[in-house]
Amino acid sequence: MTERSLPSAGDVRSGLGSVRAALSRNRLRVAFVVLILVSAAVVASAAGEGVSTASKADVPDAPPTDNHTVVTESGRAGTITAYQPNGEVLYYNNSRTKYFDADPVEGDPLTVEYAATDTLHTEGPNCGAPPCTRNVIERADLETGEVEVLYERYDYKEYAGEWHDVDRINESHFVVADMVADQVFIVNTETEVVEWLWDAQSDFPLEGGHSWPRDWAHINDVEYIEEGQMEGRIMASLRNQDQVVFLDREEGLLEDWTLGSENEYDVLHEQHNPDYIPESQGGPAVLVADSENAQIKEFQREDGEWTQTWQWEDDRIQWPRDADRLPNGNTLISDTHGNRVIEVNQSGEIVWEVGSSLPYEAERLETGDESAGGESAQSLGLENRTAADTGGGGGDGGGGFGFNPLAFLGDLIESILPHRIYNALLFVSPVWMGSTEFAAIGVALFSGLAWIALEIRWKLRDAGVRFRLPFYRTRSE
Ligand SMILES: O=[N+]([O-])c1ccc(OS(=O)(=O)O)cc1
Repeated sequence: MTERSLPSAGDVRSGLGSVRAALSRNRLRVAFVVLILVSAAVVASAAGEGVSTASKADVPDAPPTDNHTVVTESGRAGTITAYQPNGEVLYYNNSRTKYFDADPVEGDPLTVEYAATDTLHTEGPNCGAPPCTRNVIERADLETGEVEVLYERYDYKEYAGEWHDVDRINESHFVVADMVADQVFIVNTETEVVEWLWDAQSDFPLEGGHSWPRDWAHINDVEYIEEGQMEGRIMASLRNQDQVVFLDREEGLLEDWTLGSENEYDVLHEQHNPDYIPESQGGPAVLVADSENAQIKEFQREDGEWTQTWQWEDDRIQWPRDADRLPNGNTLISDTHGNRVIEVNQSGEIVWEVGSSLPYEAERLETGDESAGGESAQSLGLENRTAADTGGGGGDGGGGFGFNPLAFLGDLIESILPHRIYNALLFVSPVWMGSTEFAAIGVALFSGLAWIALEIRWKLRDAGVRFRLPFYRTRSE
């Protein structure tokens, strides 16, 4: 029989220390599990929500309204959807890779013409080095479903290789926003002869915009002006130069008319879909989706200058890419990362709304092309609406009765990241991802990594491995 000595005070102290250490380690482990589970629950519940337009069966019905509505999408799903006035889907097509700007055909309101794109992934005579692009001007009869290609061109690249907008000039001619070559051209679609062309390089330096030739000017909109003092001129949107320009077919760029200036983000920041409102409707004015500023804006031409006369935003709008003034004074907005198309009335209230994964453009049919029948904000006397007017300064972290730390963190991430980075992140994420879900994923990742690091440290410490900083102070210091 061996004689066992009583534990010393030191033994007791170190024993208590290990119990305390084990307890605090377990407490930390529980905290990490809770953080990861809560974050996973937030992401999982969001994943069950979110609108999808990937198939006709998924497309949500719209509320009733007086006329038909067409919505196009480009992104993960390329779709064109037409809603009947009763809100049911009349027409749906997702056979092209991407659908961009759509316009009604004059005299035939249930037929639309649009720019669309196919991405070619296979090497062949039409694509020497995949991926390539086939750009088409196409016409669809929404009642019969008949689709006809009016003009097409193969292009050598996919990234910024599309035509986002074309505009019919007459029976045989279209003006095309050629993003591939950073040009605007007029083509006779019967003879396929290009009869006029403006090259953005003639007037803008290659040092501006994004990188050339990858995606320099990003000309994403073009409009042939049909009446008033600018009749016969062409308006074009150079997204990457933050400018809307006016082109004369003889004189070229009309510099005095340019709206916006590169990197002057107070005016425009990577805009989409400007609509020209002529004098007969209270213009000259330009209604435009100021995309990276998350606002819809209107500018009035006064004394040879552009003055901002209207602005609309709410606390959800994110990367809008289209706004049309309707004949009743309402404005139809495609809110891409708000995942909706909305109609706001003259008081700024939302009076119609339909969900859409990543809407590019919306047209209310039987009301003319884009803002054709709409009056300017100035002549309607529209008042500005800001996010503060709609119950918050954006995001959902600070509002409501309870404090939601993930939503708060999400808002913080959103406010710190540059708009372009945040919007690019949203563009490549599933539709249901928002700032709260980004924050939840961040918290889960951070907790997981911190937990792994601590477990490694604890294991090494238990094995007697201690880390010492490469410098230490001696007692005499
Ligand atoms: O779907 N695309 O390929 C696509 C969509 C949007 C986009 O950017 S935008 O600013 O022109 O809308 C560019 C390419």
